[in-house]
Amino acid sequence: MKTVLTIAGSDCSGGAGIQADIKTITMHGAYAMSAITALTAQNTTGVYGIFEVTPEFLKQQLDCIFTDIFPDAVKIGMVSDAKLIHTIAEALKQYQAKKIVLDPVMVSTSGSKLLKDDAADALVTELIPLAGLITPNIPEAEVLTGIQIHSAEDMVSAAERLAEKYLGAVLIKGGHGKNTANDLLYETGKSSWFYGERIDNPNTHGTGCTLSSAIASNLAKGYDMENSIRKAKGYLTEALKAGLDLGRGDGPLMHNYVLNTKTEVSEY
Ligand SMILES: Nc1ncnc2c1ncn2[C@@H]1O[C@H](COP(=O)(O)OP(=O)(O)O)[C@@H](O)[C@H]1O
Ligand SMILES: Cc1ncc(COP(=O)(O)OP(=O)(O)O)c(N)n1
Repeated sequence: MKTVLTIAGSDCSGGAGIQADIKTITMHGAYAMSAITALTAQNTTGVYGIFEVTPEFLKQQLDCIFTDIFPDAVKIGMVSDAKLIHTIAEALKQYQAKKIVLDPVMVSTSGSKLLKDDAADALVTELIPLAGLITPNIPEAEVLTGIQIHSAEDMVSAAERLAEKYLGAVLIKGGHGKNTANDLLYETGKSSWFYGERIDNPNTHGTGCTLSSAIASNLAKGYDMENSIRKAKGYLTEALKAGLDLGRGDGPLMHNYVLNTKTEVSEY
């Protein structure tokens, strides 16, 4: 069985963060492990509290994982503090972790800051260079590049700007656009679009977490980058299309939609 580690924050309401990642990895037939960076008190209406672990305890979790069940791929999500980012970067180098997918989580869709102001530099200088793929959404790509993104051409310019300073692949997610859900992969000087069907469903809590952990699962299973993203986007679209409607705000996805449709995840 392939193994995937998620390093991220816990979402007690189960829609994003560690909980979305574990559901996604499990539905991809891989073995999920987690190193928790913070507990969040949140639900479909917003984020109400963040309680970070200490760098020492995060390191202890990473040591326990890497010295026992080595992950075939690693997904990194919310890490709000510079010291925690430093701890993760050092551990990933120490254990020579492979297939690292980094979702540079900055602000939740509900508007809460999930990255401290003084941690953005550490994310850029210490963690991004270790990743094989980074998956910013449009607002995150704007912060990372200083380019305002209003069109598909702007997405390409932002990806090119990121590629000037970073060797890995870049996936700019288009979910924050109005009528489309097209994501742009920029890898070794080449752009490829992943065209997605825009689903009319406000319940999008955890889409970014789900996509990045699905990509990590596919990479762990041996698919190349393009196929890993294509399959992950297929999974995400179906989980959104399943139309789960929980909570008073923007609700979670139906990660286990396959149990209803009897469709194999590997078909997407
Ligand atoms: N309404 C939607 N219909 C279909 N796909 C969507 C929709 N909203 C987001 N997506 C897709 O979800 C993934 C996450 O995108 P996005 O919402 O931009 O990121 P984040 O959750 O990090 O803010 C992308 O593949 C995006 O295209
Ligand atoms: C603990 C935790 N991590 C990440 C997020 C953000 O999730 P994401 O899938 O990027 O986007 P939204 O859920 O905000 O659409 C989170 N809320 N909590």
